[in-house]
Amino acid sequence: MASLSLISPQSPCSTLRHHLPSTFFPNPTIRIRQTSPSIKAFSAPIPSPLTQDELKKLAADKAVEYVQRGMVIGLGTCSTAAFIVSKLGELLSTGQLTNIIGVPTSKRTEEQALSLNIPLSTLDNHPHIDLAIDGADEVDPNLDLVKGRGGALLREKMVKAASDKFVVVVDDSKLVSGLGGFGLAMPVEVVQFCWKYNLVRLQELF
Ligand SMILES: O=C[C@H](O)[C@H](O)[C@H](O)COP(=O)(O)O
Repeated sequence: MASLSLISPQSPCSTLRHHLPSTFFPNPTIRIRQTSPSIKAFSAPIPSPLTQDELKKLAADKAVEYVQRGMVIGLGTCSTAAFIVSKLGELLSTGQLTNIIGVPTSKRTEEQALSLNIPLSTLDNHPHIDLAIDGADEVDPNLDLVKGRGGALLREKMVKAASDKFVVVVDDSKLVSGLGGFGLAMPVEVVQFCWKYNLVRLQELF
């Protein structure tokens, strides 16, 4: 069964933290919160205020520490995932990492990975993924997620489902006290097959 880990750098300038219970990422140092046998949350202290991109990069670099030689890696989509792919490219180019294969979840990620000479494959050719790393749009205190606002939901879910381990990388702008907390539309991806049937089922939810 896949496990999920969540990595989040703490920013002292967060505007969301006051919505969260004090037990949610309360750490002065890196700790692991074991919420279930398979779900962990990590939070890294930040010495000074950083930009959101700097926070994303910090968390992405930490997540990439999970990657080991010989692994098949699910590569997420969007801005945080771009930092992950960038770090993987850097480690490969300097020889600090060898013999990995990436399975991208979007054309964007595929193009970035190819530009960094990261060997790529697909689920057809590599149906078993050792580790998938991706960002998220919202994370609640139970580590439930909203994903897909970057438009790659279906592929991300397929890659995640094929992965032994799923590492979610978020900066603290993604933390919410309850899913939907940002008041934005919930991503739903509908395949063409019987889309009207699915449209009705979705309408019935409201
Ligand atoms: O479809 C996109 C993915 O679910 C992204 O992981 C999510 O939208 C977060 O994107 P970003 O890292 O740009 O905040």
